[in-house]
Amino acid sequence: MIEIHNVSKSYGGASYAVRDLNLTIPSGQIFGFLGPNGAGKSTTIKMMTGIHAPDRGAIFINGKNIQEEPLAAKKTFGYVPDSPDLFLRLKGMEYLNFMGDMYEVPSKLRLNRIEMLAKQFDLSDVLGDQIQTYSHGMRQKIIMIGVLLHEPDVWILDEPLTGLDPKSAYILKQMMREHADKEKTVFFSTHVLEVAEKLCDRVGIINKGNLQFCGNLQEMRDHFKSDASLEKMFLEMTDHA
Ligand SMILES: Nc1ncnc2c1ncn2[C@@H]1O[C@H](COP(=O)(O)OP(=O)(O)OP(=O)(O)O)[C@@H](O)[C@H]1O
Repeated sequence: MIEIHNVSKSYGGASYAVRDLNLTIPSGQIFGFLGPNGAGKSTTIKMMTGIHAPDRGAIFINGKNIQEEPLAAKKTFGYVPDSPDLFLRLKGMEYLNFMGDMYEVPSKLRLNRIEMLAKQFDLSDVLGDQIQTYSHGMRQKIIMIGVLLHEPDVWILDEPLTGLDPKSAYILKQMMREHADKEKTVFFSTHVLEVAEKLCDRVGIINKGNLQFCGNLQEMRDHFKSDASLEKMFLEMTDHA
């Protein structure tokens, strides 16, 4: 479960990157966070993961305040950033072992999970290569495997599907569904509205730092008194804000 209470953040300028944000994402749901470029999605995610401190407000991940109990909170979630260009000099396997050590995943369990996930994501043959030789999509997948090694309850994924080939995207979407069906939480940002429409239990739409809507597709249609696609309603909401 993720709870965001009255959170605001500015980067020092006159305007807010995120303003008075309130969101609750219960366990058992896939939540899609949508908004145009510069809307405040990554800023929100960086505050959820403890990378940035909010100016005001508080964020709880599975009941742990990310500012006051950062270690306890961090043990419960896995975070995939929007840029996968990390640990480039490490070999894939070295990176996965590093993540396994960090999260204290016992070695036998770790090896089983690495083998299974690398097979699912078609990375088994390149685990001995340096990450700097990987393509963008391969880098995303190795980070995803590293995050999943400790089986976190809450997944926080910043644009996880961008750059993945169709098979990997399909597998990741299936994994997200299975995770939520086990009463766990998936929060992800995306620009791909068709994915959000098909995959999410609820969506939040943010624009210029302000949450414009939060609910399921039917609630959005009721709100707009329309049978339009998510794309049409999204454009209407973000163009006229
Ligand atoms: N490090 C930073 N320093 C100053 N301003 C920033 C910084 N990071 C983001 N911003 C500003 O905060 C606002 C929100 O940016 P953010 O990256 O959260 O948007 P986003 O919704 O993730 O956008 P995109 O879809 O383009 O990734 C933008 O106006 C952006 O210019």
